[in-house]
Formats: sequence, structure tokens, C-alpha cells
Amino acid sequence: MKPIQVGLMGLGTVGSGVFHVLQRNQEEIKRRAGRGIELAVVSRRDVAQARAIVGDQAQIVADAREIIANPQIDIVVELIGGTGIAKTLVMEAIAAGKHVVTANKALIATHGAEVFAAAHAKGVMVGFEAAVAGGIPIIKALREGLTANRIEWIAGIINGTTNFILSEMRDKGLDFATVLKEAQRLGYAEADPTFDIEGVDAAHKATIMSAIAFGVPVQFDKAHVEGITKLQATDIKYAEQLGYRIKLLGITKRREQGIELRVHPTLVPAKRLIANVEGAMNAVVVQGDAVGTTLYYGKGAGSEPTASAVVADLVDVTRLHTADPDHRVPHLAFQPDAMADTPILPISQVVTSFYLRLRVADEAGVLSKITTILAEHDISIDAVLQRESAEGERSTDLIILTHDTVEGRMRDAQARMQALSSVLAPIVSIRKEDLA
Ligand SMILES: NC(=O)c1ccc[n+]([C@@H]2O[C@H](COP(=O)([O-])OP(=O)(O)OC[C@H]3O[C@@H](n4cnc5c(N)ncnc54)[C@H](O)[C@@H]3O)[C@@H](O)[C@H]2O)c1
Ligand SMILES: N[C@@H](CCO)C(=O)O
Ligand code: NA
Repeated sequence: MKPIQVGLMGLGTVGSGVFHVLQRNQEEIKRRAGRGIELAVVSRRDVAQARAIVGDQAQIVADAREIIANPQIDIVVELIGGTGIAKTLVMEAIAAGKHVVTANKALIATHGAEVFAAAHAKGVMVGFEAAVAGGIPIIKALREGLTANRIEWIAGIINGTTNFILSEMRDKGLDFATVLKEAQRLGYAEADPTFDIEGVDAAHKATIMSAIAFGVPVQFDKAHVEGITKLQATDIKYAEQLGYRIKLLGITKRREQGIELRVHPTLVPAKRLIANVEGAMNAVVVQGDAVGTTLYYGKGAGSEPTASAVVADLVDVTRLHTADPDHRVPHLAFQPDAMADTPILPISQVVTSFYLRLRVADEAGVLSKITTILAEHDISIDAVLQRESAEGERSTDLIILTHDTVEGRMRDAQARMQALSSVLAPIVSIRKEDLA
């Protein structure tokens, strides 16, 4: 059978990885897919640069729309990124009846509903394995491998840049700005690194996983997003002393009242496997009712790790494109007419435990005032750490770990504590998850 014809839009880090993986492994890929997968056309605005990468192995066009208009092309791969021209091109490709494979998490998390509805109406597939945790086959695991389960929660280190920054700050005592520059140099960061450090990239990925896990539409606008820019080295150090590590986690959880969907720095017990995921690596923990806890670990970014996921989607499309669309795995695991309208809960209704750091006057009775306020808000204390004040020092750090509470209640208690004259600086609070 003639090889399936692929057109690739965007020949950057991931695009060139796709070219190399397809070239190197073409024989094995063909044995698996049942027919060859041929990268027939690539688009890059600078044709000479594209030629330097693909040689004479593919036709090169400067305008991506030539790929969409080409009747020979079966699958369009979008590796441009962002929600501008990339979105327009993906919608045009679907309208032209092409299958689409993309690594674009921003596009899927913010416009997934529109993209999947158009694809469904047209009977084409949209593969997006590379959009979440790069080379880790987490979409495949959630959509197919765990399909027997009622998923309870997912928690993951799904942004390599921030995990790299936190690891380096902790291990080498380096400051934030220095490590961010290094992450950019190593090619981990997004084109706009604020997406990484402010938690947006992780929230895109958590949003996609949440939709697949719970059968709800992708709704990035409902996600609670906090990055690592406000995190202080002092808290990383105190967390260590208490047996915890601080990680930027993407979390989605099923609760009776709705779904929690949030990204924020989180204290995790140091003994958990996920707490020991270092550098730019990613890891996702999934809790299913039948299987229990499963963990997925690997490279969430980089040229060939991400290309691994893109090419896997190409194989899936090659195997399934002649199948009746009703027999394919639904984009979000649940049939489009069986999606739920379960609400995404506001952060005030989220339930977690907390780490609190209070700068307090070193005088009698402060601790009891604070514990009284917590008790009045029904917040129970798990542990207290009070740093010995040095000779002549008039203030000290008081660290409190709480048990689970509703966030709104904690914020009320925090406001009361903050108003005490013996609390001398803004209270630091960081959410804590035991992930058990
Ligand atoms: N780099 C990674 O590790 C990684 C991992 C997972 C997902 N992703 C996603 O993959 C996508 C691509 O990322 P990347 O790191 O390869 O980016 P990149 O910047 O290296 O590559 C994008 C390429 O698209 C080209 N481009 C821009 N507009 C174009 C147009 N109109 N037509 C054709 N080409 C155009 C750019 O010139 C560039 O060469 C993004 O959505 C990104 O979020 C990247
Ligand atoms: N900037 C992303 C790339 C992979 O999606 C990260 O650091 O994880
Ligand atoms: Na993946």
C-alpha cells in the first residue's frame, strides 16, 4: 500500500525531531502501522533553513496553506504553537478533511471544544499526545489503558522548566533568575517563559487531563493558576526540615460538589516518588478506583521525546483512518454526546492542607492566639515548628502544618491572624498534598 502522506507545519525543535524519528525508524514504524508514513511536505518560512534539516527528503513550502490545499496530504501535523495562526491553520485543515496531529497544549486547552466539535462533524481525528507531558504516553494511558476506572484524581509535575528551577534552587542554592536563564538556554522554556513560571503551561496540560479523566469539556478559563515566582528559598528550607519537598503540581480531583482543577506550588511528603522527580523530568500520578495509584515518568519536553508522541499519534491515525469514526477512541475518552456538565469548583471550595509561615513577635501568648483562631475556624493543626530566636532578636518564624480544610475557611482565618499586632509580616501559605 502507498505510504500515508503527512504535511508538517512548523519545523522547529519538535518539527525537526519528528523528521529525524520518522527517518531513523521508518522500517519499524511501517511494520507497526501496516504501511509507510511519509513526510511529504514541510512548511517553514525560511526555505533554506528547512532544506538544511530535511535535505531532499521532503518538498518544502514557505506557506503552510499549500499543505492544507494539497489533495495528496492525509495528515497535517501542526508544530507552530500558540493560538493565533496555529489555530486558524488547524481549523482550516479540519475543514479540508485532513486528520490533525499537534503538540499544542495552549490550543487544545483553550479551544479544544471548537477543534473537537469541528473534527467530529468532519469525521477526522485530532491527535494531541505530545501536548501533555511530551513523550510520556499519558493521554494514551488515561484514554485507553485506564478506561475501566473511575478516575479519582491526577497530580503531576507537568512543566519541566519550573521543576528544573526548583531542583536547582534547592540543590545548588542558586537564585531564581539565574536558573531560569539556564532553563531557557537548555531549550526547556516556552517562547514566552512567563507561561512556564506563572503556571499557565502546567494549567493547559492539567485542563486537558481533567477533561479526559472526568468526561467534561476542556475549560482552561476555570483553572486556578499559580506559578513559582512568589516562592521563597526560606520556605523550601523549612519544608525540607518538616520532611516535605515543594513542587509545582497540576492537580485535578473529583469531589462530590464538582471538580478541582488547579496549579500551584505544593508541599509533598519527601518519601513520595513524585517528590524525588528532579530537573526537567515530568511525572504524573493517577488514582483510579480499580487500579489504585499508577505513576508515569519521563521526559516531558525536548525535540525527540516530544516527537516520540507526535509519531505515535501518526501511527494511530494511520491504523484508524479507514475505520468508521464511531469505532475510534473519542478525543476526550468519553463519547461526545455523553459529556458531563460537572462544575469546576472555585478555589475557595478546594480542600487541601496548608503550610503556614508567620513572622511573629517573640513574646508570650502569640502561639495560643494563633491556635485559637485556627480552632475557631475548625482548622486542626498537624505540626508546629518554632525557630529559636537568636540572642537579641525580637521576632521569630512560626511554621504550622494544618490538616485538610476548605480554602475559603483558611483565607478567613489567615485574615484574622494577619490582623494580630504580634504578626509582623505577610503570612506565607502554601498548599500541601499527601497524595496517598
Ligand atoms: N519544545 C518542546 O519541548 C515541546 C514539548 C511539548 C510540546 N511543545 C509544543 O510544540 C509546539 C512547537 O514547539 P517548538 O518547541 O518546536 O517551537 P519552535 O519555536 O522551536 O518551532 C516552531 C516553528 O514554527 C515556525 N512557524 C511560525 N509560524 C509559522 C507559519 N505560519 N508557518 C510555518 N511555520 C511557522 C517557527 O519559525 C518555528 O520554526 C508548541 O505548541 C509547543 O508548545 C513543545
Ligand atoms: N515549556 C514546557 C515544554 C514542554 O511542554 C516545559 O517546560 O515543560
Ligand atoms: Na504525552
